[in-house]
Amino acid sequence: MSRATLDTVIMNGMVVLRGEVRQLDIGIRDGVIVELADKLEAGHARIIDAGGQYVLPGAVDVHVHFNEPGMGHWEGFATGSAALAAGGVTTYVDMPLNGAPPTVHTAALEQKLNAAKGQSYVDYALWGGLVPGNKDQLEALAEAGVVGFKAFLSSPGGEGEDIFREVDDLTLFEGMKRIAALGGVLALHAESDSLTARLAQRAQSAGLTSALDFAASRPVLAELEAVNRALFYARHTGCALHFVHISSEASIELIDRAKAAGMDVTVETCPHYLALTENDMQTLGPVAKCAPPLRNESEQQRLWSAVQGGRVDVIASDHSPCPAGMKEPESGSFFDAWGGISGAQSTLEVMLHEAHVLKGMPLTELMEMLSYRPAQRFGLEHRKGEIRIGADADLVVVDPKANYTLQTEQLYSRHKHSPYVGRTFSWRVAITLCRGQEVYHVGNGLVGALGHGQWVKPRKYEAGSAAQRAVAAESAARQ
Ligand SMILES: NC(=O)NC(NC(N)=O)C(=O)[O-]
Ligand SMILES: [Zn+2]
Ligand SMILES: [Zn+2]
Repeated sequence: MSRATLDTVIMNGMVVLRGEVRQLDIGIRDGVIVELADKLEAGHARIIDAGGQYVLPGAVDVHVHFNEPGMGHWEGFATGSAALAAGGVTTYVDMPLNGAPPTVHTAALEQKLNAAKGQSYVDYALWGGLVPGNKDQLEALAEAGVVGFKAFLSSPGGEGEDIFREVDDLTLFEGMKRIAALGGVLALHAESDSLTARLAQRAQSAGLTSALDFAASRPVLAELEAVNRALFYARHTGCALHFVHISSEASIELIDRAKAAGMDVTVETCPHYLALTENDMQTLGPVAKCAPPLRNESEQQRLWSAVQGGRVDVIASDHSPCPAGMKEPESGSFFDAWGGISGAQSTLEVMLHEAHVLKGMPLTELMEMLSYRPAQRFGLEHRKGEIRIGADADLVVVDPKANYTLQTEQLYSRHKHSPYVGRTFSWRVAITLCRGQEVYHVGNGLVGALGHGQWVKPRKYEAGSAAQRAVAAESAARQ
């Protein structure tokens, strides 16, 4: 191959591949990684010198709520994707709720796509929803290219007429049967509604409305019960499951047993369960409110042991912001504040600091959870999640000696609140490239074009693509 045809070369960086970290040059052409070598001739290509820095695969954040269409005053594709670009995320998957209409049928998916078009700095994929009454929509949503379906076992909250509802057991069971038949994945917010709703009611009527009262109303037991019930229906339907934002090691223990029994299950946790505790929820206030809630230190240590033991598949932000006023309810009750943490910009930097710098976790293991496994679980690994020849040139250059303290003014999200403001991180995103284009540079801010980001679909639904032809050829060959 003629090296003159490269359009960008990233030189001298320590490159995080799957299973090893090596100093390599990365050659990019037309947005794709075409060469990996000890030394490349750049010719006329643009050179990015990553000497003294690390080059990671762009993070794949499979859990964000960007609220458009309909609720763009909470968060939008432009501001949300800007935050992700600044945080080294090059692909995200937008949740089907907290927008109006929620993504529970193809007409809503069209609206979602129209809202996203031309408004994202980095690439994106979309979730569909499973709610009572929409099981006949699942097949069309899958064929349209959603990566999977999301359901809530407890009340999701939210406002407006188009509110996304939690599933009853029959919807869960029948929805799982459909999704299993489609070869899809069901993502679950796993907390028992009857436990959490009753405990919340009891606390509030006794006037117990502090951060710790809220945490006590959503105990680990409620998560365990919901995980257990979902696994029960999965056993009876063969449906693949992905448990989002799991907050306890005990839940992971149940999931481990299901995996050992051969079930197709994955588990996600979030940086906030690893970097913050319920004490932070008390001191920082509703900016650190989420459900399931932040846990105490001993729960957090057990969760860390699961992460370090390779028992967690995916780390995602669960970026779920709201207008500032909704974090400061007039009642003064912690229960009345919006539940959702705005952390999209910090996932990679929090994890590099906490897991790699402080706990010595190898970068290769960390990037499995932040890039490869999320891409692979949701059918995007033909293009995303890994630095290899033939993959999209989604890359993050990270400075390991930055030692910077996050300031409110550095946030790109629509509403400038984050529980990580004031924290010092040793590693910092220096440059983010999405398909070979620089979209963020630490010195110059957002340098990419709004609208550079494209919709990506799971490989099997990429119509007319070479990938789809390859899949067709493979299955023809098997017959
Ligand atoms: N309606 C929400 O966005 N909820 C989110 N809120 C959290 N996690 O506090 C979520 O993912 O459950
Ligand atoms: Zn949730
Ligand atoms: Zn969420």
